[in-house]
Amino acid sequence: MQFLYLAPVGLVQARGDGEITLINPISAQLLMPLSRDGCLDNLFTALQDVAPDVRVLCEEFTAPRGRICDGMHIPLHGGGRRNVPGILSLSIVKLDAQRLMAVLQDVTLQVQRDRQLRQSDAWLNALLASVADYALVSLDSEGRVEQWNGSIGRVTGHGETVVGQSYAVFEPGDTTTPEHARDLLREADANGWSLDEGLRLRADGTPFWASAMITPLPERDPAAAETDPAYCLVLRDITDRRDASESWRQAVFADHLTGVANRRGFYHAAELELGRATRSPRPVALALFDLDHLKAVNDTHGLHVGDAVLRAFAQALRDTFRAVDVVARLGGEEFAVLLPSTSVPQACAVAQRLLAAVSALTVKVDGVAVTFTVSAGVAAWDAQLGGIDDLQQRAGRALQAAKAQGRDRVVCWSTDMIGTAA
Ligand SMILES: Nc1nc2c(ncn2[C@@H]2O[C@H](COP(=O)(O)OP(=O)(O)OP(=O)(O)O)[C@@H](O)[C@H]2O)c(=O)[nH]1
Repeated sequence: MQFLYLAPVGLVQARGDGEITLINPISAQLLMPLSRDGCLDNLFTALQDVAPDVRVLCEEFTAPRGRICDGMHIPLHGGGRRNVPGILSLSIVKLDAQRLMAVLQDVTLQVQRDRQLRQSDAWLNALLASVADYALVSLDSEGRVEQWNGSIGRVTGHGETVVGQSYAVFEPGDTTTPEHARDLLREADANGWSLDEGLRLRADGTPFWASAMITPLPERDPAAAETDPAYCLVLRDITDRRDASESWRQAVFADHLTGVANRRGFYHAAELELGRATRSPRPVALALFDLDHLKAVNDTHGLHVGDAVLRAFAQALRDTFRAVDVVARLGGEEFAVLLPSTSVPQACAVAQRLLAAVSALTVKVDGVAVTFTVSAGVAAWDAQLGGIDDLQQRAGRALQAAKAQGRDRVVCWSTDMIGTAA
């Protein structure tokens, strides 16, 4: 009896002919506006105007007991306005030959929400089906693709196998690091969005230039599962637009002789990378390179041969380092490579590989064949260092040591170099 009163839904016990024997307050509240004469003594009579078939359903139910109807939606005339039920849900169970139990619930809001959800779903599907050059990708909290849809297939050519993989699956392997992929998620958390432009690969290996915008989903439940959708990635093919912006970028940030980044481009990229490494610590290494005896090449064969040597060296750098590394000519015959997410031993190993590649090179210009060597200094960034200038000073001291030790070698910065002039 107490249960009947405390139940969070409307409960009505009635006889087989609908006569009400027990009713709780919620039922009375829901049924009273339907009653013609203000009496609530019969369930079928109360529902006569809005659900006349309930009486028929019950009369035709011949089994000794069982469920007569389950969650039947009854639209109410004039309902749905503020605080007035618009849709009732009715379930009736026959308990025995003499007793029916009816459960009544106001489901107006729930039905409205379901409708809105279905509407949003339909709009989203229409959008996904019609956008040609956008891929809309939902990512989980770790940046893994949460669901596949047609727009992903259209823009990237990838199928459902991308589900569960990091969104970096759309990027060529050497253009990113796991830390960088995470950085963009953290940036989106902090600023509300993050934007990254760069090369992407379709499933068939063809490259395209893309802008990738990541936004965190609003009102995310902090207790949500790791695999729940947490971010939206909009990947857009901007290959056409890129040509214009790239020529501007080249003019400002590229070295005209070699095509690698210039000093300005290097400092711009380095400050960004060191900022990221400060916010979420990871190793960063700097390698400085200086060609050996370029003056002698110039003096012996002419400046144009020296230029060809510089160009060949820049190409060797591009061939050896990853696309995610920042390769730059700082000026004259000095080059720098900033290596994100790389330790000093790893950076030294790549620098050694570069020196080996250079020693196998012969530059041929106007019948002149020149070989050359290069010296390198490598240092690691750490949070105690002020910035790129301090890091450059360390790598510079190591480079000086390489020159002093006879050139054509890689030297790593060590604490005993502190205090020596760079
Ligand atoms: N061809 C050419 N030469 C350049 C360019 N920029 C700087 N140089 C030359 O690079 C040479 C650098 O000379 P040094 O600093 O004495 O160095 P080095 O002869 O390479 O000898 P070490 O560095 O001590 O091994 C100078 O002759 C510069 O003129 C350039 O853009 N093109």
